[in-house]
Amino acid sequence: MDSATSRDSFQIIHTMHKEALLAHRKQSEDTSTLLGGQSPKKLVDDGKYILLMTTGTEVTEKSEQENLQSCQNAILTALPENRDQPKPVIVVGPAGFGKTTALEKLILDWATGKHLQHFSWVFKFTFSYLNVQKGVMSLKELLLQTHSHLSPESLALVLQKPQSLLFLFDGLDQYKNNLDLPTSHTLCSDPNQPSPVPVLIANLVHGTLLQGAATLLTSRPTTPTLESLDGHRVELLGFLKPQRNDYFNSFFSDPTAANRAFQNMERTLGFYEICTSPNFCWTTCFIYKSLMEAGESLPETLTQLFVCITGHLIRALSLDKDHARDLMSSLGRMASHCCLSPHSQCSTEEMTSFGLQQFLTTPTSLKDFLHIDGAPESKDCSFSFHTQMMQEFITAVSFYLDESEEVNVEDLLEKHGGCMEFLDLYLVGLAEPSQRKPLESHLGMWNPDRIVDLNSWFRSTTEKALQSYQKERHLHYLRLLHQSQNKKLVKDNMRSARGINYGGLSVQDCVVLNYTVTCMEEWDQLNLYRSIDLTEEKASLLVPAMSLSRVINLGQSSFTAGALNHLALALRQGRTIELDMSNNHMGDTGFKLLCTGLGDCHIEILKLPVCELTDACCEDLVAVLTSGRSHLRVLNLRANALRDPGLIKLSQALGSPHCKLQELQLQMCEFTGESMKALSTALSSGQSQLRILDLAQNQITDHGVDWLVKALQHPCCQLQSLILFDNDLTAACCAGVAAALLSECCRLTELDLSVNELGQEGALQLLKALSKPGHPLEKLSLVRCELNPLVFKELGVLLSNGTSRLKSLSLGLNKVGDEGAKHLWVALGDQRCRLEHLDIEMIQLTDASIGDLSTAVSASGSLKSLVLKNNLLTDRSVPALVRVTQDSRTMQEMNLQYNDFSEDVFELMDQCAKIKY
Ligand SMILES: Nc1ncnc2c1ncn2[C@@H]1O[C@H](COP(=O)(O)OP(=O)(O)OP(=O)(O)O)[C@@H](O)[C@H]1O
Repeated sequence: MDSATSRDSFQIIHTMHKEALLAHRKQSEDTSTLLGGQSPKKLVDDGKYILLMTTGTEVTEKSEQENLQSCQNAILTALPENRDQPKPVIVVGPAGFGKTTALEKLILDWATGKHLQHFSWVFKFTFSYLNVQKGVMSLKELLLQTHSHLSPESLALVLQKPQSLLFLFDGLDQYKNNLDLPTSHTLCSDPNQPSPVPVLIANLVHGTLLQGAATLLTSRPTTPTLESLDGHRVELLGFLKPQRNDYFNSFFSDPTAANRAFQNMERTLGFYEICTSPNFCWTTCFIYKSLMEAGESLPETLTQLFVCITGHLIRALSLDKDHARDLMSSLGRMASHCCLSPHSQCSTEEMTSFGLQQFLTTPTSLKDFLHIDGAPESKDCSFSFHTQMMQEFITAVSFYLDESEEVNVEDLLEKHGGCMEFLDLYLVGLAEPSQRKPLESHLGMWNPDRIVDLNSWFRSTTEKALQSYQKERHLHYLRLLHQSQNKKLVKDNMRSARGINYGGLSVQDCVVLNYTVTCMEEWDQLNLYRSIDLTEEKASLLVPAMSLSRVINLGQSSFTAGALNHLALALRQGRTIELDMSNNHMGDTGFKLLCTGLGDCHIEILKLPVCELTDACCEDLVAVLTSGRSHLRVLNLRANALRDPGLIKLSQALGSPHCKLQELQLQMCEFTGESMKALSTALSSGQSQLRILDLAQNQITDHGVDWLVKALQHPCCQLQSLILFDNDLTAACCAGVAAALLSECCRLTELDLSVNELGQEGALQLLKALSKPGHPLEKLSLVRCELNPLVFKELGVLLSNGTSRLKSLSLGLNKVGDEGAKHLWVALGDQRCRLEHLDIEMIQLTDASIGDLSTAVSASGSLKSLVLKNNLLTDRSVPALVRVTQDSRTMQEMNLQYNDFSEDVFELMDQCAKIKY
């Protein structure tokens, strides 16, 4: 043959091959079953193929969604035209994930000229077909056997160009032989060389036979051979939500029905991983369609869905109740066996032992329940369940049908717990009369003793689980309660449940938690702390639960904008009075979204520390506070860079008659003295209800304090607590503060000037003012204010002058030593001293003070807590400290942490529960 003739005849055979593949598809029978799925060939030919998703090949910074690609693209990329040394491409996915269907689509696209045209020849085999090819033959013979349209001559031509060949092998998980690398004994490089079929396949896959030919295999991920097979893996993710939507739209011809079905599935089942299985989507759509056509309602739980599926299958068999019950019980025995055996399969003999022989004579009746591989009457035939879910469901049903007394629910779960994920879920669901009723009409009544057994087991285990701190266990029982769909049961159990942190829930658990809370009708604290991935979907599912909660904790969380919109909606329509949003990256844009809910809700306490807010958020905040509808009393904005412009804006709100703020936490907001004028004006306006103001760790300076003291002396200022910790203050501000303290109008009961360089001069001015009779100050903090013994002396005088109301005094980190402290001991021993809390951490106190200290503590009629942390006390002081603390009538806690104690005295200190060390 000259080369032109050879090219022509090659082309003719090539076209013939494509046509034969297409024709063969048309002739194949429709093998669709409810649980086994739709016939892949038919589905692809009908144009119903939905793109399957796989993970992208390149790992980038992009979100997971953006990093996905379709299975088709992944395969095309893995089979390029120029391949050096082709490795097998392995498409991996769990049962029903669309592997066979993807191959059918690939063949159709190739045969119709859409893709992979660099391959002139595509040959497909199933591993189950290869299993039964016994004896010895050459690859050429094997191909002739399966492709009858090819003649030996034309095939010889085809095999001359291995680069143009693509071999597809479906279902490695079913292969009974190995695919090990060929050894010198099993090497086969000639397509005409007769060898055992497993040897041919191994050589083909490893590239020793027809070097350069491409191979593509499909396999479930659980196949052991997969581990050792070196190839390019394409992992199927199945149908994510968008593909499910497409699938429902293609399944239902009526878009309204498609939408109704899709919404129902997403709401009631979409959170189960099984929904990513195209096969499960097919089954669900099929059942939904038949329910819709019969005018029945759609399932609300997984149990209800499987009740409908099983009911549908039993009805199709037209069995009477007794036979149907028999079938279910026998299938139950088979299910248990399959679950416990390593192969999940049964032989004909085993089927007989389960009592299924009567149903084997008409195998079509079992086809919908089981996957039957071979002729049922033959010894080689194997039977398995189409899906693991059905296998578990039938185990649960048969438990309730069983009349024997041998097994209880605990035994059943213990036996199958390791291999059945949903068994307890189905058992709980099926114990509910409303859920099991449709099946009872086909199978007869459930064994009542089994229901009593289940209920008592469920009651006791739920109580324990909900009382425990084990989050996963707690959530699992919420899932079971959700499956029961029994509101009373939920209420009875949740009343005594321990409040745990529900942060970081999956979508499924959001549904479940929401169900639980809505059953309770009101909820005290919804603790979602550390919800690091609160998506729009999750937040939307939680809206009803959030609305019913008095307190919501979303501290240390991160949300999408959509999630914040849902939170705002929940606040608007709900009863929440406290919201904690501490430590998240909400920023001004996020806060703006939140404000759409804050303006019109019941929130009284709002915690927003460390939320990356700036002065830009203050306009929104002011609008909320002055809206006339805000109930906000407490606002925490600590550690947000609001800066002076922010506080100036915020002050507008404080001066508004509508603003009800009583407590404002503004630590670390980067304020200087520049904003204090506006704040002072607001505080003196007569409108401000602010009682507590914390400005710690800003740079207000003496200049800023001058403005604040003006407000403190104003009759309209309501401030009772002022915290100016670490604000670059010096003695220069103390005259003003003293004047304020002396003013008749000053209402301060708490003043914190710690970590400012007041020194002796400043402190003495303050103490002078405080010695005014009847002064209301009860709590004073002068930690690390450069105080000296003289100041302590004056403090001692103040405490025992009979007019001071000081109850709490913090003087730590002033290096006054025993000399300074002795004035406090004298004062404490005086009956006129009302001090309840004294903190003298790190003042260089030594054992020399212990005598005076003990006398003072014994004599004091008021001291409740004494903090002596970080001093220089040694073991020598311990016996006296323990004795005096034990004997004191008033003392509740003596803090001795970080002194110079040895382990020798730990036991002694342990004798007194009031001592902390
Ligand atoms: N891309 C798809 N578009 C629409 N439906 C699909 C798709 N893929 C799979 N299906 C549905 O899922 C069913 C199961 O698919 P398929 O048989 O291809 O799965 P598989 O991964 O080969 O399963 P197994 O491991 O059990 O062999 C099909 O019968 C069909 O109903």
